[in-house]
This record gives sequence, structure tokens and C-alpha cells, in this order.
Amino acid sequence: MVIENEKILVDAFSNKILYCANDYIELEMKNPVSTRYSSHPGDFKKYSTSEIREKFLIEDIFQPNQLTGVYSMEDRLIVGGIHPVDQPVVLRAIEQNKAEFFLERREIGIVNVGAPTQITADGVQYELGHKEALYIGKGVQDVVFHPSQTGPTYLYFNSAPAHQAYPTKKISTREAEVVTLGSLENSNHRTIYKLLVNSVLETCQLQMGMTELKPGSVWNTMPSHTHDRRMEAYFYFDLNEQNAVAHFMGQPDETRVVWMKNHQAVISPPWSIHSGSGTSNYTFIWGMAGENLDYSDMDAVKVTELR
Ligand SMILES: O=C[C@H](O)[C@@H](O)CC(=O)C(=O)O
Ligand SMILES: [Zn+2]
Repeated sequence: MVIENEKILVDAFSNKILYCANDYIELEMKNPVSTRYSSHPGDFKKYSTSEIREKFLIEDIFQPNQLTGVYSMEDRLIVGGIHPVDQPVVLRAIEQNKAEFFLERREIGIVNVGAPTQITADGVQYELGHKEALYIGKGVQDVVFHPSQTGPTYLYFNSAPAHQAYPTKKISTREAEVVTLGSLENSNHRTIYKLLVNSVLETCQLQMGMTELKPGSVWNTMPSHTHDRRMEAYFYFDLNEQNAVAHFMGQPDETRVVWMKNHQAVISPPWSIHSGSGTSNYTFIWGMAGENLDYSDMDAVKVTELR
């Protein structure tokens, strides 16, 4: 489907601009955050590879000097990236907020997947090192993401609706709840850093963390699980250009594969498994929003039950 007037032609599903008159770009620059609707698992079975990629894969998450992302109707999680290059990026309200400022009724979790940098939240400056996370609570008005002085700046974020203001807090891997799972024999030896979870700090519904696979291990979240109470988003990184991750999604008895590259994210609806196998090891950020804050609330699926 296409939305059209004489100035602009937009693909209504992906929000990609197909045609735009030059003067229109200045007047009404495209919303940097596109909307994606929820999917029914019955419909999902009929999707082609490209339909699955359009609806769930987020390919270009980092645009120079911009915040870009996807507003998912799955628990209204916003999944995106901030890539300041030679100027700071300001967190502005987006059309979907219909609010004065982005965090008026939202919370946000940011994980630094690039060089050490600074984030200012209502005048307070936070130094955020590589693989460190910052939680910013509801009500914070002025958030500025600065370019790093030492290397490329890549900030990945998830934002969920929030109804209470909790304090802004930086969490490093030292403060995280750390769990090591799997084994090299099962090619799934990995360390899970629970960064922004309720055993570490207070959030309304957001939970975020990072999982690092050991060299030689390629499988994440295997055995698989679902959690109908919460949706989830995965963002893969620490993967070089020669390698890729085969991300598995779908109901346990109807799985499909999404081939993913470095710095790409994927939306996992509550009814879907979310597991991957890489052609090398890698790291990923997981983030969830929904009914409860119980990380362990998962419905496990036996490897032999997958179809
Ligand atoms: O619901 C929790 C999430 O799917 C992830 O934390 C799982 C994960 O990182 C892993 O097993 O490697
Ligand atoms: Zn999960």
C-alpha cells in the first residue's frame, strides 16, 4: 500500500520514501521512526521471506547524526539507534508520541555498542563506556547524545510506555546480574548480562541486557523459549562483515529463518521463539516489554519439539 500526494510517495508499511519533491524534504522531513503493526501467528505462516524481513527485521538502524527506529505495535516498544557523527543528537518527540517530549509517558534504555561517549539527561552528564547501559526514566525532558571523541558512536535503544518516574541510572557489566549458560559441546556457551532488569534497578516494563557468545559457540537462546506475556527485540553486533546470524522466529512448530548482519535488529512477537545461530560468535542486546518483569517467566521448548 502506498500513501500519495503530489509531493511525496511513501510505502505505508515500511515508511520508505519512494518519491519526494525536493522542497518537501525541507518542509516535512520523514518521521525517523516508522510504525510497524503486530502480526497474527496464523498469518505469519503464509509470509514469504521478504514479507518476514519487511515486518520484523530492522536493517538500517544507524544513520549519521540521527535517531532512527521502529515503533512496534508489539507492546509499543520503540527499537532504534542513535549515531552522532559530528554533532550531538537530541531526543525529540516523534509523531507517534503525540506528546511534548519523547519521555513524557515513556522510559528508555540505551546500550553503548560503540566508542565511549556522553549522554546528558536534564543537564546531568553520564559517561557511557562500551557495553554500558543507561536507563532514563519518564519525565526527563532534555536528552542529548554526544559524538565520541575516540571512535564511532553507536547507541542502541529500546523505549516502552511508562506510568511512573524511576531514577535515571547507568549500569555497567559490573553492576549487572550475570549468568553463564550453555557449553562449548553444545555450541551455546554464553554470558548473559542482565543490565536493566528489576533485580538491578527499577523500571516500569522495560528489561534489557546483553548476551556474549564465547569463541566457538554460535547458538543463542537454544533451547528456545516463548513468553506470551512479553514481546522481545534482539540486536546483533560484534559480528564482522564476512559473518551472519540465522535468526529463528515463529511459533515453535512453525519456525522461519531471518538472515541478519551486524548492527541489525529483529522484532519477536510474544508468540515467537527468538534464537539464532551464527557463522561465528557474536554479541546481542535483548530487550522486552509487556505484562511482567519476571525475566525467568519463559515457556521452554525442547530442541526436539521444534519444527
Ligand atoms: O527472555 C530472555 C531473552 O530471550 C534472552 O535473555 C535470552 C538470551 O540472551 C540467551 O539465552 O542467550
Ligand atoms: Zn526471551
